[in-house]
Parts: sequence; C-alpha cells; structure tokens
Amino acid sequence: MSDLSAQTQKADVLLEALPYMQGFRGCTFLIKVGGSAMEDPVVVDQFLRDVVFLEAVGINPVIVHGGGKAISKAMQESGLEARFINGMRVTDEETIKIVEQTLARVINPEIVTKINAFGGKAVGIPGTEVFQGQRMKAELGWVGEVTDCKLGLIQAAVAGEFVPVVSPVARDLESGKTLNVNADLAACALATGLKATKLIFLSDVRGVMRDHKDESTLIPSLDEASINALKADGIISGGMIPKVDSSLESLRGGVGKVHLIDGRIPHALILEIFTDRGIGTEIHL
Ligand SMILES: Nc1ncnc2c1ncn2[C@@H]1O[C@H](COP(=O)(O)OP(=O)(O)O)[C@@H](O)[C@H]1O
Ligand SMILES: CC(=O)N[C@@H](CCC(=O)OP(=O)(O)O)C(=O)O
Repeated sequence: MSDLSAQTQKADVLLEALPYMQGFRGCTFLIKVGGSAMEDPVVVDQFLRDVVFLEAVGINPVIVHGGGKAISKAMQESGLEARFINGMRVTDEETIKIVEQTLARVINPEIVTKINAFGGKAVGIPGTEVFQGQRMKAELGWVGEVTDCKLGLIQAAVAGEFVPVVSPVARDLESGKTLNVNADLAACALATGLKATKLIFLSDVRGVMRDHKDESTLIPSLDEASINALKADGIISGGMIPKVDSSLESLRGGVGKVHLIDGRIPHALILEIFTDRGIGTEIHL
C-alpha cells in the first residue's frame, strides 16, 4: 500500500467517527468497569486512554468502578473466605473494612492516576459522598441498595472538565455506616440520576451470548421482551442477571441506551461508540 493511501485510510477512520462526535458533544456517558475487565494492565491503559479521548472530544465520561476480584484476593490474604448470595458479597464488619480499603486505596487511585498520566483530568469520589442507601437483607450484612444519588460533586467535576471516578459504596441513611454496593447497581443508579445518554458496561464477556462459551452466538441487540425470554430459558444467568435487570430499570428511568462490551478487547470503548458497527450487545426498551 502506498504511503498516501495508508494516510487516506487514517483520514477515513477519523471521518467515520465524525457524526458520532458531533452527536455526542456535551452528553454524559456512564462507564462501569468491572474488576474482571481490569485484570490486564495493558488493556486497562488502553481503556483509560479511550476515556481521555472521549473527554477531549466533548463527551462527559463518568466512571463507576468495581473491584470484586481484588476484594476477594485481599480477603483471602487476610484469611477470610469470600461468600456470595445471588451475586452479592456477604459483608461482615471485617469484610466492609477490606472492601473500603481495596476500593479507596488501590482501585480508585489507580484509575485516577492513569487518567492524569494520559493527559486527562480525573478526580476520585468515594461512593459514600454520592450514594445514599439502605441495607438489603440481614443475611448479606453491610450490603446496600442505592435509594438516592447526590449529584453535586459529580456535576461540579464534570463542569470543571474532570472525569469523576466513583467507588461502589453507599452511606447507610439509618446508621451512617458504609454499605457495600454491587457496582453494576451503583452504576445504574448514577446513570439514572444523571439521565446519561449511554450506560456502558465493560466486562469480561463479549456481551450477552446464546452460549457463554461460543462468541459467535453474541446477540447484538436486545429489548425487554427478549431479555425476559432469555432469562426464562436460563440463557441469561449469574452475574448477567443484575446487569440486564438494572439496565432495563435505567432505561425506564431515562437513560438513552445500554451497551455491554468486552473490556478485554483493546479500545473496546472507542470501537463501540465511534464506529458504524458496535462490538457488543446493545440494550434498549
Ligand atoms: N447469556 C450470557 N452471556 C454472557 N455472559 C453471561 C450470560 N449469562 C451469564 N453470564 C455470566 O455473566 C458474567 C458477567 O457478569 P459479572 O461476572 O458480574 O461481570 P463483572 O465482574 O464485569 O461485573 C460472565 O462472565 C458470564 O459468566
Ligand atoms: C455487594 C457486592 O457484591 N459488592 C461488590 C462491589 C464490587 C463489584 O461489584 O465489583 P465487580 O464489578 O468487579 O464485580 C463486591 O464486594 O464484590
């Protein structure tokens, strides 16, 4: 290929992105990055560069991060066994300390530092400053659901062109203590509060598939009726259930569209948003 045609191809790639950039200027995208998509530091770097790119073209990215795998590892190092009920970590007094420490001292600062290193501006915001909650079930201990979001800090950060990076913990309205919140549910609550144009989940699967183990069975687009049918058939199970259920709730609450993408694919975010063919599963009402 001649130098000139290679250069022209680069221009074509940029021009394919142009209508998306024009359409999304000033829009808020809530991006949830799961612990399972944060295993490989090279891919995390690529993802965070994409976030800086989004911000640079006038989109307002807001990040809610998980950290389930890192929390389980920290528990193991402290001699504690991780236990889950329907995807929720059973969280006793000792566990909530580990959850808070892992999120506040390891995961959150890592994301903030990297965004800053890539030339963006990020600010870490503890979920307790944003999410108000209540305990879910006695058997889960200090696990909460979000009852309200305080948007002041997020809006101030966005106005100052900072990317807010929020951890999945909430302030318990009754006791004032910290509650451990499933990061998917925290992301949905915040996306709804912000009326985000898009809610994007980065996980460790291609999207919703008919057969987990066969990527060629990826389902590109889903609505409420098809989700219910797939759940009834047991095709959507485990960790995917809270993701799709809370996604539908967010859509009903005013979020524009939900995307499930594979965070292990290099530059998954840019590919999903700025190219004509998405790479994951799109959920709409
Ligand atoms: N139909 C399905 N398609 C894809 N993944 C599914 C499906 N049903 C269940 N899953 C499970 O959902 C998991 C993703 O949810 P989860 O583990 O909670 O991710 P994260 O840690 O990123 O939040 C997948 O790893 C997969 O095991
Ligand atoms: C209540 C509950 O289960 N909280 C989660 C919070 C982190 C999370 O959800 O992280 P991922 O997105 O990486 O799974 C936990 O303790 O693992």
